[in-house]
Amino acid sequence: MCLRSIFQIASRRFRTTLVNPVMSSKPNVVFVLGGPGAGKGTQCERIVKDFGYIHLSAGELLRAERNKPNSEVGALIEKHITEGTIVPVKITCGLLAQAMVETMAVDANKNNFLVDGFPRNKDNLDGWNSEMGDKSNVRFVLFFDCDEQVCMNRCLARGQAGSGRSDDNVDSLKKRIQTYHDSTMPIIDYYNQQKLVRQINAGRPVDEVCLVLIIVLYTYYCHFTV
Ligand SMILES: Nc1ncnc2c1ncn2[C@@H]1O[C@H](COP(=O)(O)OP(=O)(O)OP(=O)(O)O)[C@@H](O)[C@H]1O
Ligand SMILES: Nc1ccn([C@@H]2O[C@H](COP(=O)(O)O)[C@@H](O)[C@H]2O)c(=O)n1
Repeated sequence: MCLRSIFQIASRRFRTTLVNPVMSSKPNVVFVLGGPGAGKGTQCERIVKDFGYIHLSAGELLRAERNKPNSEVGALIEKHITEGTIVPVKITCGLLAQAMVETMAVDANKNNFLVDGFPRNKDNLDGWNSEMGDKSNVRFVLFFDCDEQVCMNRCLARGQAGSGRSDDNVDSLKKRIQTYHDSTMPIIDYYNQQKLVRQINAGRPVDEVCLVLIIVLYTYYCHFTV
């Protein structure tokens, strides 16, 4: 059976389990974490397509805010992006919350979110818990585990292919990887202690990572139907 067929069968079944047993007026959130270039965005887009999730990338939301000509926080965001440091949570959580509210205002059934690249440090985690803790259901955390050099090479290739990102260069990447080790790994450890982490070997080719991801998601949601 080809990968596409497995996708289709799993996604049909998955949509049912996702919509019914996890039904809630609050947004259901799956956090997606991993190093820069681990493939979070690539895999989220696939899941969106096949399983009807809404993908919110914290990095993308920050870049969009930075690009607004009149943004009061644009310069601050750009400084953090090039330095590989983390933007204050008030800004990031505000953008995420706004995106969720706007999505659910259009269609209340669109309440399953993949929140990619968040929470990235303790400030992110504390800010989310105080602002969104009661207003959302964090279901679990997808952890894309990928070798540092592989991550670095992927981001450099992305930059060379014309990503236009001001942080797809060696200097920024070294800082981003440092931030990942110092600030994001402790957050993954925190969720791991709560048995909320689903770890995926993200060093494999895109289709293979995707297949493992589907199995992980499917296994999780099957718990709600048995
Ligand atoms: N499994 C894979 N194998 C090879 N290349 C990949 C794989 N997954 C993603 N890529 C490529 O690596 C680059 C980074 O992928 P992607 O943007 O999905 O990573 P990310 O984790 O979202 O990165 P960031 O945190 O920097 O935004 C892209 O050019 C993408 O096409
Ligand atoms: N929670 C976050 C997420 C991202 N940033 C900043 O954006 C940069 C790019 O993020 P990607 O997820 O697209 O790689 C990141 O290096 C941070 O500077 C943030 O501050 N907080």
